[in-house]
Amino acid sequence: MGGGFYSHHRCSSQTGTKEVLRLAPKESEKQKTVKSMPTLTKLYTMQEASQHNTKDDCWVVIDDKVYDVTSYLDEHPGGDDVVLVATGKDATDDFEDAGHSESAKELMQSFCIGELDTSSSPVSPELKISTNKETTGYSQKLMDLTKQYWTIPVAIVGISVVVGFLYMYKK
Ligand code: HEM
Repeated sequence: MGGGFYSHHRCSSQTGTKEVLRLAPKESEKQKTVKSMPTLTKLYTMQEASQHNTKDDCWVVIDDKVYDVTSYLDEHPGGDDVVLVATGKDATDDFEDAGHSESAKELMQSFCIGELDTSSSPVSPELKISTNKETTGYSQKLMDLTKQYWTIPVAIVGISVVVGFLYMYKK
């Protein structure tokens, strides 16, 4: 086997934008990728995909893949308007909620032009979650505790001072 895994994509490749070789595919993809040859996949940012939001030029992003459905809009059984409002965002939920059939999903693959470029995001989601937990969670708790119990150390110091004075006077 040797070397890394390359992901295989059914998307057609065109010239133009960023083309990359993807290493380390998702767990679910490994099975099929072992025997396949490396292929080039174009990456598009959401910003770029969202420019294509008209009847004459319509891209949708579903499951981190980018589909140019311009030629299919007129034939789409759900109409063109639902697809148009699904542009410029992750339309995975909209697509799933419509309850598309297996054949619809197969047909969809013929419109795939590339994948979503998620690398430009400054912090990965996992990192964001753990950062939130560590800093906001703990420091917030500490702040609350400090606010709530600041009287205890102050009282201890005060009592010690009083006891100290009394002790000195008795002498
Ligand atoms: C990306 C390519 C897409 C393809 C190839 C596609 C294909 C299809 C097909 C073949 C159907 C008929 C029912 C079925 O076989 O499941 C359908 C229905 C439908 N589609 Fe899509 N679709 C796409 C994207 C979308 C998107 C992005 C939306 C956004 C919400 C959407 C919304 C719907 C709705 C609401 C229906 C139901 C229509 C009805 O039952 O009257 N589709 N689509």
